Amino acid sequence: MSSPSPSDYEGPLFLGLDLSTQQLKAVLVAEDASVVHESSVHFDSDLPHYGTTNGAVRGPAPGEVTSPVRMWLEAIDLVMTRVRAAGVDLSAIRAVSGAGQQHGSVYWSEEGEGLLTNLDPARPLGEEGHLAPRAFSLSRAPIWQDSSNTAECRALERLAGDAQALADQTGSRAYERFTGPQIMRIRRVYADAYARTSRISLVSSWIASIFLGGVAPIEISDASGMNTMDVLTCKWSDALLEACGGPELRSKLGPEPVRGGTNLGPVSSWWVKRWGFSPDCIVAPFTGDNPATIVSFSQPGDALLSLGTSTTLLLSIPPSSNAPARFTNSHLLTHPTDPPHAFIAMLCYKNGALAREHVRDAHSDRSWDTYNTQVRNTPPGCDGRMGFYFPLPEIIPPGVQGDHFFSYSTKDGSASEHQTTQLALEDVPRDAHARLILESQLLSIRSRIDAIMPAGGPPLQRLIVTGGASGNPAIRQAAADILGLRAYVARSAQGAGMGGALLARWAWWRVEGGYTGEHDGSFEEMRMAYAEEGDVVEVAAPKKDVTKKYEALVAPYRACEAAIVANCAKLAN
Ligand SMILES: Nc1ncnc2c1ncn2[C@@H]1O[C@H](COP(=O)(O)OP(=O)(O)O)[C@@H](O)[C@H]1O
Ligand SMILES: O=C(CO)[C@@H](O)[C@H](O)COP(=O)(O)O
Repeated sequence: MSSPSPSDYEGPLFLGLDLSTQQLKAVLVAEDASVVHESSVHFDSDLPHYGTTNGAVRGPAPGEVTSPVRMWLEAIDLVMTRVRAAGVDLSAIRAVSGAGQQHGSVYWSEEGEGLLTNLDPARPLGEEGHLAPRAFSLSRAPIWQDSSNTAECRALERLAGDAQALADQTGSRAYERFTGPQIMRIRRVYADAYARTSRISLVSSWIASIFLGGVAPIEISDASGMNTMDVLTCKWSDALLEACGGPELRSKLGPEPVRGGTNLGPVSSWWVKRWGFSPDCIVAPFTGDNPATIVSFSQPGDALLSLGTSTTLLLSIPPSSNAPARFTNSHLLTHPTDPPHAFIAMLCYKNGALAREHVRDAHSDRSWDTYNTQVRNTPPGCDGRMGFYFPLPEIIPPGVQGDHFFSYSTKDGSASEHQTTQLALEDVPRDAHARLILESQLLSIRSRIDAIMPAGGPPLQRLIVTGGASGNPAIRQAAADILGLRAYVARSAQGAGMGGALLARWAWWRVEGGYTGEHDGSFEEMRMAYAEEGDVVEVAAPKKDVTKKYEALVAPYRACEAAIVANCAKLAN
């Protein structure tokens, strides 16, 4: 039986958008959360005239990584064209929400808000002169891969006391990609543009603004990726705002961060006139892509492994009377649907998909099929070798770069007695790299996961895998074996877009139900009202003996990682 066409659906629809690193994705769900349609726009291949590589532009300054704002505008035009061409009735959309890659920032010029309020229905968003370039004081938005501001990070930590004090207050020590230290550098390096900036949006609140026809407030969970919000009170810190952007930053960021599920107002008349949206369609706050992924399918006892451009490990921390510990190599984010008492613990790696592609292209004939065969034909543990691949400066451990190889031995499989020796590339068989990179990436998570587990919370039971690489069976099996958990995937690999659609439905459900108080009509109540259970299928089970073998590799892994950190530090000095 063929699946129904989107035009066959009757009843309310909810639109979730995910503006991530390499693509803009749209997910439409019906009231029962079934997926009606998915479309996407891939920046490099669909919009090649912007000259991006993997959605971004590197340089000109060392460490700078940006994306053209006009490319994102054109992507919105194109994704909507695709959604409509698929037969979706846009007038049936009752609410819009979504997600953006975290930390990236967009700088609105003084003219920007006026232009946004008066969009011309005869013109697409991305047309030259409609919004861009005049609406923006910087034509390219710094994104999460930018690492040009290490000096600013250290300065912010000094101001807070030290790295731990900043982590205690904001949930994270200062990271290059976090928006506060990014703004701090923009203010220093592009002082004129900063002075001409009237408002600053996160990628998430920027896309909400495009729907709203006015600059949207920043959502609290995404705000916890900025180093400027108190993660317990969910309020901006005046001292941190001032340190990052001077006394004017508070007004540039707008009001205090808002909670998800809030009705921000109807879509602007541009959406009604150009695309036939209902004038009653509401806009709800957009969040970060990782928090949105948590919204779409996490329950206590789940570890969520997002294999997008970045690799992120997410744990939902249920409300508890004690605030969870904050560490200086992981993040604590405010929970998008259950703040301020629930949280997300997160590990984030920059060298995720792009590093695996680097290995595939160098050693696997540029083919995922070859790569998967090599993974299957190489034994767990790679015959006593470890391989690390950091084409970009890494987040965990900070700043390491390049490819590094080691041999290791464990005495009787014991974790405490091991030896590691550095190897050259020539010492590593070509077919081993495909498994080597999976083992080092996943052992890094394995070696850190216990530290970020919530005290007294349920033990981990399931590994939910999402993002572009989650369809790869060899990667899913390696994740299940190394983390020792059964792996599951959801009905949509677009976890963040799906989470966005559910956030849209939540805001609409609250309006329909007459919930006006901040704490009335919770996300959980909505789920119960729809009698919904997470819809995931098991795709890999860990093999006990293999998991045991990997447990014994955590100690040699740590020794190799420490050697890389020391070598890279030596090279930097
Ligand atoms: N079959 C596959 N095996 C492994 N990785 C894959 C496969 N298909 C896609 N990917 C990876 O998925 C990545 C994109 O994931 P996606 O979640 O769409 O990224 P983002 O949300 O960051 O834009 C690509 O860079 C690619 O490496
Ligand atoms: O920086 C982070 C999280 O802190 C990244 O996870 C970005 O949010 C980008 O996400 P993807 O495009 O890889 O999904």
